[in-house]
Amino acid sequence: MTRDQAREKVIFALDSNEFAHVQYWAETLSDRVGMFKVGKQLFTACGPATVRMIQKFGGEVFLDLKFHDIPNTVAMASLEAARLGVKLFNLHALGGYEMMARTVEALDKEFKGGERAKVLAVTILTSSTEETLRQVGIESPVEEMVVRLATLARKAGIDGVVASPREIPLIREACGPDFLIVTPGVRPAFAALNDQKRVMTPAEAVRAGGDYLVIGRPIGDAPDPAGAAEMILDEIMAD
Ligand SMILES: O=C(O)c1cc(=O)[nH]c(=O)n1[C@@H]1O[C@H](COP(=O)(O)O)[C@@H](O)[C@H]1O
Repeated sequence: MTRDQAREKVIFALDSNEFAHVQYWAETLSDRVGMFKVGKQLFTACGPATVRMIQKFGGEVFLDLKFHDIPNTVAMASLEAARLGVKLFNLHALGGYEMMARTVEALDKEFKGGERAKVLAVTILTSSTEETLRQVGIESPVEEMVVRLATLARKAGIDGVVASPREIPLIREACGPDFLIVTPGVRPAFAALNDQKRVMTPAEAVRAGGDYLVIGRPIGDAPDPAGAAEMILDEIMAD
């Protein structure tokens, strides 16, 4: 794999509440990662201006707001996400079939089959375990739930899923080669686990067939973020 192919796969999570900090990251990392993820913390603190700032640098954006609400509210919020010109955005598959199908229908109506943001469904969060699911009344094993939710999302016309890298083979088998798989819960050998539970290294996640890897703290908390991103690219390329 070339450096460019490895770089395209890495999405850096801009998990901060400071516009200036994020601008520094975008400048420093723009030729070391393929996309920037704007999540709930940053979007709540600084709003759509962050998306525009990244786009000004020529960067692509994954808007990670994990919508989960009644179908109409999610469909309307999704239209606004897509109108920002982001490359990816997401919702929770646990919101159900109708919520997902109504969203895809609204996007198709607006973009009339032309290029539009891809919608991802979050399956089971990478910080969750069987115990987390039991606490909210879900008795099925994590892997069974992930495959069930990915299959439901695909049926609703969703473009792909966010899932732990450990579940990639099961999702590929159930949903086919064209379904996007985006995997957080990625931890290079040099980094701490933090609150992530179902993890793999970047090279393992790519080898397993992940389309994109979401990586935050292993780069952002490193004393030298650019160096950490380079180490991750080297690790992916060496595999
Ligand atoms: O949708 C996501 O991006 C996401 C889904 C998931 O299941 N787990 C997960 O960690 N994420 C996000 O991925 C990023 C992971 O960051 P780090 O744990 O710092 O690498 C965070 O911004 C999370 O919000």
